[in-house]
Amino acid sequence: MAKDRLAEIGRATAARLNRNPAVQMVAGEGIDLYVYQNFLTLEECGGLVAMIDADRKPSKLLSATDDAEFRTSESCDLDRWNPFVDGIDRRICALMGMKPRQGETMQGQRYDVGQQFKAHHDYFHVGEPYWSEQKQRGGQRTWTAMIYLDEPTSGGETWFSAGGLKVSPRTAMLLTWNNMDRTGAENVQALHESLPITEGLKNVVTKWFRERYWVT
Ligand SMILES: O=C(O)CCC(=O)C(=O)O
Ligand SMILES: [Fe+2]
Repeated sequence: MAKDRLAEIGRATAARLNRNPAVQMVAGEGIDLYVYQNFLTLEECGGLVAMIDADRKPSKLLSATDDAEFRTSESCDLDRWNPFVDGIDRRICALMGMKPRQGETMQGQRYDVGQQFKAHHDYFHVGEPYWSEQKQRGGQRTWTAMIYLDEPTSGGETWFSAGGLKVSPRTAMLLTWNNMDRTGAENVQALHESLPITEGLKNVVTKWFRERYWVT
C-alpha cells in the first residue's frame, strides 16, 4: 500500500538522519525536521547563486490561484547533468538515503525585497487535477531538502506556522523535513511559507523526493 511505503520512507530517512552526528533534530509540533550546518562550502553556495542569477524566471505554481502574490520569487531548474550540480545532488541523496532517481531536478529560488512564498504544503493534494499525472510520474512528494545559500539582512524566514518553527536563513545550512506524518499520510502540520524579505536577498536550492522514481 502506498501509505505503508510512505511510512517506511519516513522511518528509514529519520533513522538515518538521527544516526548522523552532523545532523540536529529540530523539535516541532507534529513534524520531523532536521538541520545540517555548513552542508556546502561558501564557494559552492556562491557557485549555485551565480547559476540561479543567470537562469531565474518568475516562479510557477502547480495549482491555479487567484492570488498573484502567492509565490513572487524567481526560480530555475539547475542542470542535473552539470558535474558541479550533480556532485551536490549526490551528497544530498546520500545524506537522506534516497536514490538519485527519486529526486526531482534541484530547483534554485531567489527572493528579492518584498518577495515571498505563501503558506503551502509540498505534498501533492490528491484531490487536485494535477494528481493523476503526478501519480504516474513518481507519486507523492515525501521529504523536502533545502539549502540556504545566503542570508537576507532581514525577513525571509521559513515559517512552519502549524509546527511552531521559524527558521532563519543561514548560509550553507541544509533544512529537511518529512511532508508525511508517521503513518504515511499527508502531514498538514508540514504547512510552511517563506516570509517576505524586508532587506537583502535570499537564494535557496530545493529538492523534493518522490515515493518512487521520478519521471520527468
Ligand atoms: O524558501 C523557503 O524558505 C521555502 C521554499 C519552499 O517552501 C519551497 O520551495 O517549497
Ligand atoms: Fe515548500
